Amino acid sequence: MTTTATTDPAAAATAATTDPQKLSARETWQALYRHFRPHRGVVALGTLCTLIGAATALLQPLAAKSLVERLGGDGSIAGLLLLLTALVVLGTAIESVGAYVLERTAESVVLAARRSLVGRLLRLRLAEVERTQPGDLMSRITSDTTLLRAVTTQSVVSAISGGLSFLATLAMMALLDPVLLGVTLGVIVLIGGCVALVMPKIAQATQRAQEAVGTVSTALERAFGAFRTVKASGAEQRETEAVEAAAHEAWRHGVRSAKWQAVAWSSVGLAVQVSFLAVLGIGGSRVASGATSVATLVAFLLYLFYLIDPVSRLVEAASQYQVGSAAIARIVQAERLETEDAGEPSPPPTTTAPAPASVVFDEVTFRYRDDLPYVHHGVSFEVPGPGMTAFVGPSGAGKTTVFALIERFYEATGGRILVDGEDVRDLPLARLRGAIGYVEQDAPVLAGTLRENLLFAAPEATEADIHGVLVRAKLDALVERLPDGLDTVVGHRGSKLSGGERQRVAIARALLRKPRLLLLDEATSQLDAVNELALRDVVTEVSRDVTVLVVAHRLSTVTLADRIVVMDAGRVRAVGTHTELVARDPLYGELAATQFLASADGGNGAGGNGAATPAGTPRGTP
Ligand SMILES: Nc1ncnc2c1ncn2[C@@H]1O[C@H](COP(=O)(O)OP(=O)(O)OP(=O)(O)O)[C@@H](O)[C@H]1O
Repeated sequence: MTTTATTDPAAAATAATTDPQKLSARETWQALYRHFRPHRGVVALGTLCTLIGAATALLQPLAAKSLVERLGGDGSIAGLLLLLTALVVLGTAIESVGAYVLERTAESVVLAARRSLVGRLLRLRLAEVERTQPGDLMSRITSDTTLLRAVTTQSVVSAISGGLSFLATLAMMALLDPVLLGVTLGVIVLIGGCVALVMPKIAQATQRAQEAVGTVSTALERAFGAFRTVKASGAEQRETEAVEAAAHEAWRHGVRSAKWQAVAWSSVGLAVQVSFLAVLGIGGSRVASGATSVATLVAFLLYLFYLIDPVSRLVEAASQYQVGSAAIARIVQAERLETEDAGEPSPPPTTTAPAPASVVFDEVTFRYRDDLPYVHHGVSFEVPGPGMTAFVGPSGAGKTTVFALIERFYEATGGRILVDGEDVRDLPLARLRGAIGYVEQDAPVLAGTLRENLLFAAPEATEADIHGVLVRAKLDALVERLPDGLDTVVGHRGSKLSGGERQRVAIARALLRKPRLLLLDEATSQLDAVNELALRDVVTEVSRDVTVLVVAHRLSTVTLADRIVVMDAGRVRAVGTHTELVARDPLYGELAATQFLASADGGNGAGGNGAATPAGTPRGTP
C-alpha cells in the first residue's frame, strides 16, 4: 500500500477538532523553533547589529556624564561632542542594517511557512477537506502565517538584545548606585508580575480573532463559489451580513488582543515612571546627605530611561510570542491533517497509443465516514478494455462513488479494486492517476485561459497534441471563433463558456493526458442537440482505444455503451446491453422508460445498440 497516512488518522481527527489552544507550551515552542531554525544564522546577525547599536547607545550617558563634569572646568568639550555624534550615527547605521536583515528574514519565514502549508494542503485527503472548511484552511495560509513574521525574528532579537541590554544597564546602574538599583528593581518586578498575568489573554484573543478571520474566508468562499445562485436567490444581503458578522467577530477579538497588548505596553512606561519618581525621591535625599553626587544621580536617571528600551523589547517579545503561539497552533492543526503520498512521480507521457486499462471491483464495500451508512455493500463487476461501460441507476445508488474509489480519492472499506489486475492500493498514486482521465459531473473549468485549462493535466503536451484533442472534442471550431483563440480567458469556473463547451473542454483536458482509462461523470443537465451529438461522438470515438466508464444519465449514452452496469442502493443488480437489460431487468426498464434524459435531438436510441459486445456478468450481487 503506497498511499500512507502521514499521521495517525485518529490523532489527525483529534487535532482537527480539539481547541488549537490546547497545543502544549512545549509543542508551541518546538513548532515555532522549527520555523526559526533555518534562519538562526541571519537572526544572530540581526541580533549582533542590534546589540552593537544598543552598546553604542549605552556609552552615550557615560560620554554625557563626562561632558557635564567638564562643563565646570576649562577643558574643551568639542572632542566629546564629536564622540557623542559619532556614537549616535554609528549606532543608528548598524541598527538599520540589523532591522533590514531581520525584516527580510521575517518575510522568508512567512514564505517558507506558506510553501510548506500549501504543499501539504493541496495533498490533503479528500475526506479531510470535506471535514474542514476550505476557506478556513486558506486563511491559515494567508493570514496565520503572517503572524509568524515577528515571533521568529524580531521577537527573538528583542528577547536577546532586550535581555542583554537590560542586564548591562542594570550593571551600569549597580556601579553607579546599588541602593537606587534596588529601588528600581523592586518597582519593575512588581509591575512585571502584573504583565505576566495579562500575557495569556493576548494569545487567547489572537486565536479567536484568527478563527474569525477563517470564518470570513469560509463565508466569502461560499458566496463566490455560488455567485450566480447567491444573486438569483436574492441572498446578497444575507451573505453580506454573514461575512460582516464574522468580520465583526475578528475585529472584536483583534481589539481585545490590542487592549491587552496596550496594557502590557503601558506597564513599561508605568514601571519606569514609578521607578523614576522613587529614584528621584530617594536619590535626592541621598544627594542631600552626600551619599551620592548630582552627576551620579543624573547618570542613574539617564540609565533609568535607557531601561525603557530593553524592558519594552522584553515585553514586546513576550506579547509577540503569545500572538505567534496562537497562529502556530492553527498552522500545526492544519499540518496535522492527513495527506496523501503520491509515491513515485508520474511516468512521462507515452508517445505511442496507450494500452486500454481493465477495471475489476471485487466485493467492494465502502462508507464515506465511520459514522455514515455504507454506500457500497459489496459491489462487483469486471470491465475489460477498451470500450464504453455505462453505470446507471437511481440517484444515490453509488455510481459516482465507483469513480472516486478507482481514483483512490477514498479508500475502499472492504474488498478489492483492480486496475490492470493490480490492486489500486499497491499502485503508486501518481502512476494510478497518471493512467486515468477524469471528467467530473459539473465539468469544472478553471479560471485562466483555454490553453491553461487544456494543459492542466498534461503540462508537457505539444501544440500538435492540443490540436489533436481539440478536433477530437469538437472544440476546434469554437477556438477558431474566439478572438484570442486558445489564449481566451474563460472566466471564473469557465463562466464564459456554455455548459456543453465546458464539458468538452473538460474531456479535452482529460484526453490530453493520454489516459488508458477515461472516467466520465455525465452532466445531469440537458444539453442542446448539437452539444449532445458532439459529446456522444467524442465518447464513442475515444472508447475505440481507451477504456471509458461513464456514469450515464442520457439515453443516448446508455444505448451506445458496450455494457451497462445497473446499480441500486450500493449494489450491482445487473450487467448487460441495453437490449438485454430492457428485456430482463425491471429497474433498468423503468429507468429507460422514465428517468434517462431523453436525447435532445429527439432520437431515442431505445432500440439499443445492436452492435454491442457481449455483456459482462456481475460477479456477485450480495
Ligand atoms: N463526499 C461524501 N461524503 C458523504 N456522503 C457522500 C459523499 N458523496 C456521496 N455521498 C453519499 O453517497 C451516496 C452515493 O452517492 P453517489 O454520488 O455515488 O451517487 P450516484 O449514484 O452517483 O448519484 P447521482 O446519480 O445522483 O449522481 C449518496 O447517498 C450520497 O449522499
